[in-house]
Amino acid sequence: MSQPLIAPSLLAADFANLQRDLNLINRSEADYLHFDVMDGEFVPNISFGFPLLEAARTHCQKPLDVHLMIVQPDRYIDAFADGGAAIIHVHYEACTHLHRTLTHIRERGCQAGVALNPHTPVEGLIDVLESIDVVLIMSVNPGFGGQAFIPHTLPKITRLKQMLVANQSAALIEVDGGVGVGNAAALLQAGADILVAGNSVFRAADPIEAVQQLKNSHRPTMA
Ligand SMILES: O=C(CO)[C@H](O)[C@H](O)COP(=O)(O)O
Repeated sequence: MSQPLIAPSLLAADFANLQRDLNLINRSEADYLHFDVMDGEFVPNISFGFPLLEAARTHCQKPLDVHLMIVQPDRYIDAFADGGAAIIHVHYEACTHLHRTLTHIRERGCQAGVALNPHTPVEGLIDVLESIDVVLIMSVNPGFGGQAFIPHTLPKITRLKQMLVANQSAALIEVDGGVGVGNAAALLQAGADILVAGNSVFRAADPIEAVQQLKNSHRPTMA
């Protein structure tokens, strides 16, 4: 089990103290800043968009991991690529022409991610594996931070890992929702590479230490 990549989710930050919270992430061992875009249609919530992306790009030194929880995401891929996204995730459930969408993301110089809702089987990705850089397994129903991890997503990660290995895919597995030190080791054991953590980082007494603990969660616990 290698050290995971950690992506604190901006959704859980204190927006009244945004620069402070982004500075904490800059000083931490985080690998990405996870940026959740919700449109009130694909998910029953509205989060934030381009003005905050500009603020994140200006004040955050970590690569931006953009998760589009929106219908017809093709309309905004160029804008998020121009806005500095390193990874752009679209939802499998929101894409009619997924191969075309993923190809477009790569053409724009970003890594192509596909997010799967908890009910969506990983097997649906089999024919687009070559176009995917990251699979984002939603371990809560998307739309809100602070929800409880849905247990059946753990064997789903194992199944995805087996499918990637069997097909010689180098795609990474990212897990999002209800992730913290309590389940990080199990997620990594199942095959996760990137852990998204909102409340468990930004609402921790020491967010920098919380990121460090997630980073170290691959190590066996000493008795
Ligand atoms: O995509 C999301 C919600 O749709 C968030 O990234 C996710 O919920 C992270 O928050 P937390 O770690 O607090 O569960």
